[in-house]
Formats: sequence, structure tokens, C-alpha cells
Amino acid sequence: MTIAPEITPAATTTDPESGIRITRVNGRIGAVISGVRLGGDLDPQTVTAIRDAIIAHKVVFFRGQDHLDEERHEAFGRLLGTPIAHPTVPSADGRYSLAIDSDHGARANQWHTDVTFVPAYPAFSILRAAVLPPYGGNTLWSNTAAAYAELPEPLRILADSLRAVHSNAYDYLAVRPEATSAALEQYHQVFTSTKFLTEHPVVRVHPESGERTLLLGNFVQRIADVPAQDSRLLIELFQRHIERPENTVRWQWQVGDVAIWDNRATQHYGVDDSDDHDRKLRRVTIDGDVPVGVDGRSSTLLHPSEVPAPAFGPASGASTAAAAPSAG
Ligand SMILES: O=C(O)CCC(=O)C(=O)O
Ligand SMILES: [Fe+2]
Repeated sequence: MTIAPEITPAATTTDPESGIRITRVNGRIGAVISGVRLGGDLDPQTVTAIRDAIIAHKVVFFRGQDHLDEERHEAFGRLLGTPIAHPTVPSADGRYSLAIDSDHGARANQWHTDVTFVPAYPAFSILRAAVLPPYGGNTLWSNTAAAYAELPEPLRILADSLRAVHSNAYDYLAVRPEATSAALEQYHQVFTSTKFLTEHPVVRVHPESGERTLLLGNFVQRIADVPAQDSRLLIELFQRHIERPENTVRWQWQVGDVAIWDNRATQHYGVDDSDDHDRKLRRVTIDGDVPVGVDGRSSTLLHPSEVPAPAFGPASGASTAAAAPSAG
């Protein structure tokens, strides 16, 4: 009997078309891309190589992109798709770029996928570090396809059959007892100015890779048609696999770093351990499509009857500087 030689994946590969280098960070998630200067003028081969790397590695990191400003950040984003404004949080300076700013008392220290309280939540998020604290302030990502794949078969079958209700309206203080009054006010006045309820499949079939991914995170309220206590236990059961260290990567930011994640196949968590030191990041999100479950059923908006066009952002000309008061 011949045994096929085991192929050990290389740590670093060079894309033959574009010449960019892709170095894996952890076994299941994360890669550093080098040899590229991000901007709106990248050639199509490089954009394809970056896109393929995001889909394969779930989150990719670039060092030394200090030349980026809001405009270039957004211009690069357009190469991956259509930038979109947050459904409720005004984009800073009237741009698509959202401020993730410690000044606003905002912390993203809950495992989440961005904006899952609407059906067509973002496909990609592009986060750039502008000001960093002297210690702490790392971000973690988890591969939700790997979390699904490691489930024993009976649990995969169970997950395949479930749907969950996501909302931006939740008991903020229960989740964040340490929240400042500014953060609490932002949450009520801005983040939940429209209260969304969306039902998603718990297992989403990825529209590009075909992989099955777990779709949960901190906007999940409950599992549809399951009583509250069982709902909680089921969410915790699957979420525990998402948070397992083997499925995650932790990034220590340097100023000028950019992280891009596939928001359809990841959750992330901003670690809140920098005390009152300044930390400023900027995020551009790229439009995604409506999820589809393994049974072919799409996500549905339960409330309101449609997702209203944001009353701010570049198209409206409004220019209220604000920051996301919470994860998402
Ligand atoms: O502050 C962080 O590290 C993460 C922020 C976040 O959740 C986001 O940019 O979507
Ligand atoms: Fe986020």
C-alpha cells in the first residue's frame, strides 16, 4: 500500500502574477501580506491576489501603510466592492470611514461580526491603525468556517437546521457594566436610533468559497423557535467553538497597519486593556449580500419593513463626526 505524501502547507508563498508575499500567521487563520502599497491605483492582479488571500486566510495584515489617509483608504476599499455607511452611526467627516475611537468611550470587547443586525451585512471590513496606546489594544479574529468544520457531525446537522434573530438593541449595561455614561448615551441616541431585527441562518454558505460558516456573535438575541434558556445554551455551545484559541489569531497593532477581514467568515474582538490611553482606528466596510443557509433559505429583515438609507455619509453631505459606540 502506498501512502500519499503529506503536504505540509508552506509558511510563505509568493503570488506569481502580482509578486506579493503571503505569510501565514496561525494554522487556521491570518496571513501577513508584504510587497504591496495599498491605494486606489493597484493593478487588477494584485487586487485579485489580495482578495483570494482574504477568502483563504479570513484576515490579512499589512504593515507600514502610513501613507493612507481617509480618502486613499476608501479608494482602496472600492477595489474590493462598494463602501457602505453604517446603518445608524454617522460616518466621521461625512466619509464612509468610521472612527473607532477610545475617546468616545467605545469598546468592541465582545466577539462579533460587524453589523449582523441587517440582512446584507458587510462582506469586508478594512481597519487602519492611526493612533495606538503604549500597551494593549490588540484585536482578535476567529475563523467561523473552521469552528463549523470542527463540530462533530450531529452538532453540524443541528446547526444547519437553526436560524437566529440578531438585533442592535440589547441590554447594553448588562453586557458592559463598566460603560461610561457617554458610551451609554451614544448607544441609545445613535447606535439604536433605528432598532433592527433580522433572522439569519446559523450556518451561512459562503457566497465565494462555498464553505459553511457559523453566523452568531454579540448581536444574536435568540435562536428562532427555541425557548430562551435553551437558546442561550445553544448559542454558547457554538460560540465556544468560535472562541477556541486554535481558531483565532491575535494582532499586535503598529501605527500604519491595515487589517482586512472576511466579515462573512469571521468574528472579532477588540481587547479593552489600554486604560485611558488614546487609540484611534478607522474602518471602511464593503457591501455584502444577503446570507443563504444550507437549505437555500435567505436571511429576512423582521423589523423595520426595510433598511432605511442612512441620513448621513458622503451621499447626504452630512458631516457629523461620530464613533461606533459599541462593537459593530
Ligand atoms: O477596536 C478593535 O480592535 C476592533 C474594532 C471593531 O470591532 C471594528 O473595527 O469592527
Ligand atoms: Fe467590529
